[in-house]
Amino acid sequence: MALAAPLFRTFTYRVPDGIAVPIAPGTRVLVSFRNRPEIGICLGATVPPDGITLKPIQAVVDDVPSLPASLLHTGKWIADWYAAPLGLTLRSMLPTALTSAKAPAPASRTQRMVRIVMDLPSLLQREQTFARAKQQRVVYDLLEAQGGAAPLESLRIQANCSAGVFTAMAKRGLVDIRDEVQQRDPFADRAGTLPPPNPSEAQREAVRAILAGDPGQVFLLHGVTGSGKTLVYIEVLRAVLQQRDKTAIVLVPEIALTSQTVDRFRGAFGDDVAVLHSGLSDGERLDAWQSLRRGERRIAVGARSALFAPLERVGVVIVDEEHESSYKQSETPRYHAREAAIVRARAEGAVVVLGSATPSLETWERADRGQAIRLTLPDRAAGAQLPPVTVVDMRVELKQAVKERNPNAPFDETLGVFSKSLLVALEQRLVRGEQSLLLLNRRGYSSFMQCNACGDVPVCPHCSISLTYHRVPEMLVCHYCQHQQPVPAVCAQCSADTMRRRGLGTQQVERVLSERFPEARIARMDVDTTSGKWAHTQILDRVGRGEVDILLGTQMIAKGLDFPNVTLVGVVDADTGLNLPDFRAAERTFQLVSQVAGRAGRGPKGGDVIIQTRMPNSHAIRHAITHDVTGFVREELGARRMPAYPPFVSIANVLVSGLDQAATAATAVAAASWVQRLVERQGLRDLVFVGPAPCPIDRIKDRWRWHFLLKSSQPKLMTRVARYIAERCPVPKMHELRLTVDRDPVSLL
Ligand SMILES: Nc1ncnc2c1ncn2[C@@H]1O[C@H](COP(=O)(O)OP(=O)(O)OP(=O)(O)O)[C@@H](O)[C@H]1O
Ligand SMILES: [Zn+2]
Ligand SMILES: [Zn+2]
Repeated sequence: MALAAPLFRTFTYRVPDGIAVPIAPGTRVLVSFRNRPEIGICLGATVPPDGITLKPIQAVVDDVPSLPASLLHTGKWIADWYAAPLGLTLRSMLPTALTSAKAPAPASRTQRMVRIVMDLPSLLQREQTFARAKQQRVVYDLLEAQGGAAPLESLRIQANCSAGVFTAMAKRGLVDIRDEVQQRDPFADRAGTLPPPNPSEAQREAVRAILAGDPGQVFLLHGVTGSGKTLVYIEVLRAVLQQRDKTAIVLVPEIALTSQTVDRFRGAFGDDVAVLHSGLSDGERLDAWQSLRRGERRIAVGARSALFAPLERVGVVIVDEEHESSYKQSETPRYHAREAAIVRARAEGAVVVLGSATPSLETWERADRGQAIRLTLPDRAAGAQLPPVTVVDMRVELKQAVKERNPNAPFDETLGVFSKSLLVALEQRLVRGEQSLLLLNRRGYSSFMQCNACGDVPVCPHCSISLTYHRVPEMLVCHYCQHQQPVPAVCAQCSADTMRRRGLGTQQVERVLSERFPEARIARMDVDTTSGKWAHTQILDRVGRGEVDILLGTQMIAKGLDFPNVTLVGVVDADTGLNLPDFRAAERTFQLVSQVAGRAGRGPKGGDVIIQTRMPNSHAIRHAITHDVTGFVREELGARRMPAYPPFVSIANVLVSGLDQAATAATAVAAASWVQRLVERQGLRDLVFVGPAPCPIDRIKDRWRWHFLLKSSQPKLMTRVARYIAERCPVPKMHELRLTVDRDPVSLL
């Protein structure tokens, strides 16, 4: 059986008399582990080793397995592929309330519900029925006004009557009284949006193809922004549920940011949808889980972990915005929900739909190799056009601004935040009562250097990666090969003394904006303004109601928003992500810029996009301007061959962290040579080794971080080696030193 301990092994227990055998795999059992009660997951029967007295199982907790076969299969795959302990993996697939032996699971709240079971349509019938029962009449009318069903307690208070009135009504067969599980889903209060329009021919064709897919078939639904992918999902779901009587899973990057999409599913399928979001309490999560398990709801919509919805007979798994990096879990088990979705779908015999306007290179490659069928929606829905994109070269813009500024004033960091054309465009929108989105994806980590005159960014001479600015000691450092160089006083390219640390944030932009447009209603959406549970949704709802003129935000505002009155999208600085020391920097930038640009002009008024950049010639920007995914992918795939990066090789990032800087470095170096020896001893030629080096973000939460990379073109070999390292690589028990293996990392920072 698997226990939720961070151990790469399973445990054998005896089934005592009185407990029926065999216990189905996936069933929860109560055992004593290290003298404490623990919940274990039964994996199956095994031959007990000789001469060892086995401890007995104390109780079987489930009637039916909490983890049905397909989920158990998925869990085993995750543990194997991502080198994670099986027990931890299986535990993470279940609601917390089901895996804790200590705290009793929160009893799902039940409440006494009263329901009308006898209709009294005519006034005359009512007069007769309630002639000598005035209070019953009051209750009946109240009930009817509330849709025919209401909680007993609230009715009693409203009618100001005794509980006996209800009993009498039930005896007469007027109402039915029973305890019902109270759903605590806060999403239930949100209205679904209107039934969607009729699908276009292109949408119908995609639906047909998906429904004709063999079990386990993967589809890439590549539809440009605003092409109506949601309607394709809805039509597929309708067929899967209604014609085939099956169930479905829909993954979205983040519920809070995709409330519009979720509202559409609820609009189409109502209470068949269980929305699994991070705002749920343990009890609410359990309710949702149980309603899926009992088959009361047949569609699970949620982020990553909705993949583990306890549904049976799954007919389709949809992964919306499949390129999103939030699908990768950042702690053990570090699975990618897209990949795990494919594994589960195969086990279920379901088809998989990976939808995006900007597919990941992995998925694109998968289609190129014939492992996924590519479906394309080339045009926007309802005759809308992709918006024209204008690029403003901020180097030129800045030169102009410098020329015009007062030479005696101190250097103004906000100088050149907005180009003239962006200001004019914003002004126009305010005058016309239209809305604007402004993207500035400035996150809080170490800056890079850039020449303000020519746009040059110092890059490592040994890697195609920008150098990171370090303050103490003041140096430019490459985080891949440890190359270091002094901070240049003048630009290596053009010799101007205009080297600057870049670091403009959303708050600063908000200030500049409000000084410039004092009458505008500005909303800012970034990590700082969205700490509350529903903060994202509240901001987006305000935009939807037209209460916001300019929405300024980080990448949060780029995800799937569909507001027809947004006629301008401005990217304040497209370069923020381009110079990160990460091989995915260009891909991320392309996706982000294309996605945010795609928020403009979705309604009949059309729209414009203005992109400010100092690197107008980078392929990420060039292809985003022309909405050219194919062109971008072709160029980017070329860059991933030498040196080899995914999707051409499988990589694993081995991270060593600890509280002491020197010990962390020493452990990383020792771990690396341990792996190196393993590679040599076993003659593993198809395993390339890079590092060790400090991580680009070399300290997080007091922990120092070092890493090295493994690359291989053989996934199976990578699985074996990754697991061996995670399980066996020695790490001294001091300074909280820790080693983790991150297979298929989405970030190397
Ligand atoms: N067949 C149709 N007829 C009319 N309007 C449609 C049709 N299909 C979709 N729409 C509308 O087009 C808009 C865009 O659809 P949707 O939000 O699903 O696009 P999307 O493909 O998910 O785009 P993105 O990738 O940018 O999020 C929505 O307002 C939707 O209601
Ligand atoms: Zn320069
Ligand atoms: Zn380097």
